[in-house]
Amino acid sequence: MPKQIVGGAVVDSLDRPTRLLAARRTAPPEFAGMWEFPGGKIEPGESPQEALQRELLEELGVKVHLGAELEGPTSDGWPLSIKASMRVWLVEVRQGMPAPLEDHDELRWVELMGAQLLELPWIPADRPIVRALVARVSVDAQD
Ligand SMILES: Nc1nc2c([nH]c(=O)n2[C@H]2C[C@H](O)[C@@H](COP(=O)(O)OP(=O)(O)OP(=O)(O)O)O2)c(=O)[nH]1
Repeated sequence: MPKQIVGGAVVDSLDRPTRLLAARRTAPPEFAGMWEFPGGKIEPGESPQEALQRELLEELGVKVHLGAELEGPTSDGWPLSIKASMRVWLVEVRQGMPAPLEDHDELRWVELMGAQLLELPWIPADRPIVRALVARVSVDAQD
């Protein structure tokens, strides 16, 4: 069974997203300094959504509302490696101010429609996810 990861595309507003909260990892060495979607592994007995809420509370200290899933190419979401896939949800902060409490040394709100977002050194497997997010947000903005 591939490992199932969940990640949060934390945006400033689910209704009108303009900025994404990118998080810079501190470990393991091959990913340290790279930007990602905060999140992590599902623990036994948890639904993916419960796991994501727990991870965002542990890592960022915030309670969140989950919006729509940013669907990937498979039912497991987005491939990260031969062993792992990540499901990603759009998320809005409901309570608290995001802080890099665990696993990250910097958080940054980045414009979804600007060049800076894809200039960040994302974990390579995340780049298609970031592009899909930007595409989705720009389509939604035309509604
Ligand atoms: N959280 C997260 N992990 C990602 C992303 N992209 C990506 O390749 N990964 C990889 C890195 C890790 O190998 C794995 C996630 O593991 P993790 O270390 O975040 O999970 P966790 O918080 O439950 O960690 P642990 O302490 O239990 O080991 O997925 C991403 O955008 N967010």
